Amino acid sequence: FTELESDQIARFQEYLRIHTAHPSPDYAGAAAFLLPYAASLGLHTTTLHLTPCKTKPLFLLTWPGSDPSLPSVLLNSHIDSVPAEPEKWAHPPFAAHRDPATGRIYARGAQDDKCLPVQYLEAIRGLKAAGFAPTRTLHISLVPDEEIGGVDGFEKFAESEEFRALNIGFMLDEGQASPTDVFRVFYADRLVWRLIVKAAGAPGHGSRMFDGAAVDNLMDCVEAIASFREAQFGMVKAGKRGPGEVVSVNPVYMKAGIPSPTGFVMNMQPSEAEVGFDLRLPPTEDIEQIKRRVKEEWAPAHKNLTYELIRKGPVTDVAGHPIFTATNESNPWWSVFEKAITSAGGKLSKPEILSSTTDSRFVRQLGIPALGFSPMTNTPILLHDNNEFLEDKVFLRGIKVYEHVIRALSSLQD
Ligand SMILES: CSCC[C@H](NC=O)C(=O)O
Ligand SMILES: [Zn+2]
Ligand SMILES: [Zn+2]
Repeated sequence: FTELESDQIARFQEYLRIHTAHPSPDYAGAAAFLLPYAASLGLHTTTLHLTPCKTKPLFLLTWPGSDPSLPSVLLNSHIDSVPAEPEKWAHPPFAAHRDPATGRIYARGAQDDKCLPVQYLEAIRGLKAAGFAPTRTLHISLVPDEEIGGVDGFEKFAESEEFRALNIGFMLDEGQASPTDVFRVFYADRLVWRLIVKAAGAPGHGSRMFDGAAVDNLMDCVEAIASFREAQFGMVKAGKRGPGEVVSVNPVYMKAGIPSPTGFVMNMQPSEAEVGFDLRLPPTEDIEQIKRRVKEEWAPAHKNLTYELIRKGPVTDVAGHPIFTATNESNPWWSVFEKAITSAGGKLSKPEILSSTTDSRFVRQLGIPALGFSPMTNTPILLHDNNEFLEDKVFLRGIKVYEHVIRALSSLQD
């Protein structure tokens, strides 16, 4: 590695060592790292507080363009991470240990998405060193709380006067790692719903066989959903649909039983049971059809089942259309992005729908185009997993990719 590359890896590790995981992300620690770092590159820094408590700051880093009348470019990344179970990791999740043999840097957030701001900033360093000056203003946003739904993060930011004043024309946000040597890009997120099903039933002795026990009723629901899930997953396994192009419905908790000092009472069949599902729909999926299915097939009242179907986030954009970004000639940003990847020596996969959800949805909802992109090729998908890592060389190549991408996007003429 050159001295610059070693420094870039060290800065990535330094950011990874800040404990930004929920339930108590160290946003002040992140500020202490990010703000002086951005200022040292000559960027303007602003801190926004979108909540009265002031414990969830949002940082804006700005590189002014020569023509501030043109819509600007936004590069987003969330500061927070999901928690980690240290005892299940080969290396401590906040040590950012670099394995000298493989170059893998192990840390919670290595892929999701603490590589991004360091890559954005190092790309800017490279562009400045090359004497490049942007035409359009470039903003970097570092936002809190993405991992818990963005209610006090990007959702509030997107509704704010400060956001409107930025006059954003296009946004890049996180994507997902690619196990092959092709870069992945995402033009939509699936819609997030939660389904909670509660069963009631006859209680009785643990030894008695009878119909209509609560857990028995709940199992009917679980089995109906499992067969729907098999059919959807089958299309993914057969390669007919991408993972974001089907409806996913995964059980995330189950609750039943009568607690006892040593666990649960083992000889009583309970009169109540409950199961929760994470439900995700492609943006064009007909929710009415799913609602009918829940009512008639998954949780019918005649089986003593009741349910709540809870929508998380927007289902259409401000014009009432499904929320996605065009990836054809109608969107000039798409063409510029595509060409930038080629000029960086990369290949781009067919644009995909992301199976999870990002802050992009709040921007697309406003009718502003946004793409999900994390430049990680030949990398296993480890977001939210144990032993999350990113290889140093992959991280460094990402910086080069962003140099091309930022150069192209910030130079787009109308
Ligand atoms: C209710 S929005 C939740 C957002 C979250 N984002 C990352 O994992 C997700 O579950 O996809
Ligand atoms: Zn993320
Ligand atoms: Zn995540």
